[in-house]
Amino acid sequence: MTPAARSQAAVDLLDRIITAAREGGAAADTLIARWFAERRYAGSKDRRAIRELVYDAIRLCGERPESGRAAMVALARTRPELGATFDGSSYGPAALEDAEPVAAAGVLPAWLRKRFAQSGLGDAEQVALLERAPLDIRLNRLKPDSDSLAGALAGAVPIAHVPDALRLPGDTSLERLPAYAEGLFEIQDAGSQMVTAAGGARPGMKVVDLCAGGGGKTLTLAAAMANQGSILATDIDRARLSRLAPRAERAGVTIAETRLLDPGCEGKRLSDWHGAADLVLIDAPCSGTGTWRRNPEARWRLTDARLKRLTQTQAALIDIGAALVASGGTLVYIVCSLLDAEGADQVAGFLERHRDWQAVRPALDAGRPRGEGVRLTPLHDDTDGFFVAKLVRA
Ligand SMILES: C[S@@+](CC[C@H](N)C(=O)[O-])C[C@H]1O[C@@H](n2cnc3c(N)ncnc32)[C@H](O)[C@@H]1O
Repeated sequence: MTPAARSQAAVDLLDRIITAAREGGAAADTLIARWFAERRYAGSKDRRAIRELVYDAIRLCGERPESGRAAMVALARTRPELGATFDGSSYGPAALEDAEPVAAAGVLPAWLRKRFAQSGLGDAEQVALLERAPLDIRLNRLKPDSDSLAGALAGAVPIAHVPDALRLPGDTSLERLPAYAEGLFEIQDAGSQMVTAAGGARPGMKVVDLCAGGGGKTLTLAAAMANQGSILATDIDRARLSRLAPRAERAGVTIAETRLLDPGCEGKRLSDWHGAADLVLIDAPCSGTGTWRRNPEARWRLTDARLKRLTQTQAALIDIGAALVASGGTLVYIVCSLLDAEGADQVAGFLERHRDWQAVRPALDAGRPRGEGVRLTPLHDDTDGFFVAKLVRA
């Protein structure tokens, strides 16, 4: 493809990504993969170049742009060589015009700036949310051969304070490796590994992973428990939860059982677990502000109303989870968001509602105290952003 055709491809893709962000459609990565699947003529160099253009444009624009062209014009204004590809050639974008719409450059949508500042996140923290994320894996200790991976994966380096983590060059292709099929490792951010470890899961425990999704944290818990004890992994999303069983099989996890919940009736469906769990982990649905490095277009999706709905769900989920905890047991609350409304304020609200509970600050070798919990940020910890709090019945 010519450079001009690549620019036009980026414009088309950005149009789809903007529409999906406005209408709650698929994530940018999914849309890009679909687009290329329909265009086999695009070679690997074209794909890489187009993908980079698309993500550079997404990172540049804090507000959702009005069109893909407006986003690419903004990018072209910062790069003369890109501007030159707007040449009106066949398959290329029309020539630039002085008066045409240009998306505004910025980090955050305007409505979120105050909330970030109130959550103690200054300019440097915000900018770091848009940098490229590293590629981390978790060695699966349930498989003895996982030890050999540190030497076998080119460029793999250990990550301080995260015993099972390795960091790899970003372009490493992992899912086709035999070691992946054999379950020797999982792709998992080091921060996600740390906040899961904060729960202190041990062999023999009875654990509930209340918002298990596809089971990323369920598998981490099972490894920490040396496959001894039991884990009930629940979620309201059938498609996500259905991914857990094959992943568990690949990872050699035998102690996890899944249960699909109905929104609004979670407590009823879990009545047999009331007061029975040694540990309840709630990896709550959230705005995902801590993972914007991986999907920067997510900041075009978030709205005040959506954030409000999420905080209501989070508050309900902590109460549902607390009812499952046995006397002397622990509740761990996690969000991959940096906003206090979803982290520190949720825990403060819970402690207001439940005077017989106490927060115990998780002992992490990273992060900084925030409210009653600990917060990891991309700038400070070089991980995805997380808030984690540990709650025990007093
Ligand atoms: C952050 S994701 C979980 C990711 C997962 N723990 C992992 O490590 O891969 C949040 C999950 O909460 C689920 N969820 C949303 N509302 C829920 C509810 N009321 N009860 C249980 N799960 C819920 C979502 O479907 C989503 O899978």
